[in-house]
Amino acid sequence: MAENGQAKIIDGKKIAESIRAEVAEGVTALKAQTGKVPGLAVVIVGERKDSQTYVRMKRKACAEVGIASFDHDLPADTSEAEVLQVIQQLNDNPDVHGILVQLPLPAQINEQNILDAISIEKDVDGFHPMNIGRLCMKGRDPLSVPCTPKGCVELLVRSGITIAGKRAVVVGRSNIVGMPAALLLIGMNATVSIVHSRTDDPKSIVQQADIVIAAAGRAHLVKGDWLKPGAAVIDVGTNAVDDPTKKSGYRLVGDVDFEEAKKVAGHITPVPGGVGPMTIAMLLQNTLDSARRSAEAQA
Ligand SMILES: Nc1nc2c(c(=O)[nH]1)N[C@@H](CN(C=O)c1ccc(C(=O)N[C@@H](CCC(=O)O)C(=O)O)cc1)CN2
Repeated sequence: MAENGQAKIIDGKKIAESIRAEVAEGVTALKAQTGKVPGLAVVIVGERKDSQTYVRMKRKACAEVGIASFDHDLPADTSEAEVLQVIQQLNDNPDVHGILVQLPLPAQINEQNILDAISIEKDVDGFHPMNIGRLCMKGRDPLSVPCTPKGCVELLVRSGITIAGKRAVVVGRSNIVGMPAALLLIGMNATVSIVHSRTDDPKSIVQQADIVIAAAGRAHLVKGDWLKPGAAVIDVGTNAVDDPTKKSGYRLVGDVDFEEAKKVAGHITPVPGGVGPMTIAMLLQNTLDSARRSAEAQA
């Protein structure tokens, strides 16, 4: 626990801003060397409000750092074959270095078929089975690492928190956060456990953790008494709960009970303003890295 009995707040917004500034410098340098700018295609199917917000944020972030955006906004009743056709065009377009299909997709579209169709070189979300497979293997680096887990680790590293040799517990086992976060931490020499909806007594396992990544998608699941004093707590949850005092009628809360946890933890991320902004910063970084690889291959 911090000396004053309050955890140090990890400011994800500020850390993400400095990463975005680094990416902007990288884009300028690449343009000066090759005359090319990185290009990111963002594909969205349907009108889900939250997805539209995230896509808008991604496109704005691209514009701010000089990444060219290729927009594909498809109606909710688009067929799987039509989405696959768009992906094929983007795979073949040399100005596109990253392809992102916003998840979740409407029910008529098989998510796995779509993610498998994205060229591994352009898979800046890091969701292609080949990239995930490489993440599992010693000495086989993925071309891109999934943005949210990569952002969680970056928050730990940039906050001076040691990972090697520490006990980490990941709460949740989703393909896009929990599972890759656990793989990343193992690759950085942490001792990792995953707890999930079928785990018997998750509290007693989380209590052993020096590092907790909470990614279960359940508001305030992790209470203060689940935590080891001094633990570093990274909260991935963005759960909307009713709040009549807000104009929107809701507010976002994490998977961790922040008010309780901050009295026990050593470091903690807020929601909003923690992991969320890092997801987008990592996407920009992955896109720049992909464009650099493409320029090297052509040199
Ligand atoms: N293809 C993908 N789909 C989805 C991903 C992903 O990484 N790739 N992740 C999530 C959603 N997501 C990005 O797409 C995302 C979520 C949250 C934020 C964010 O900055 N949140 C802010 C709050 C924003 C608000 O007020 O609504 C915060 O936490 O501070 C960015 C991106 C699912 N789909």
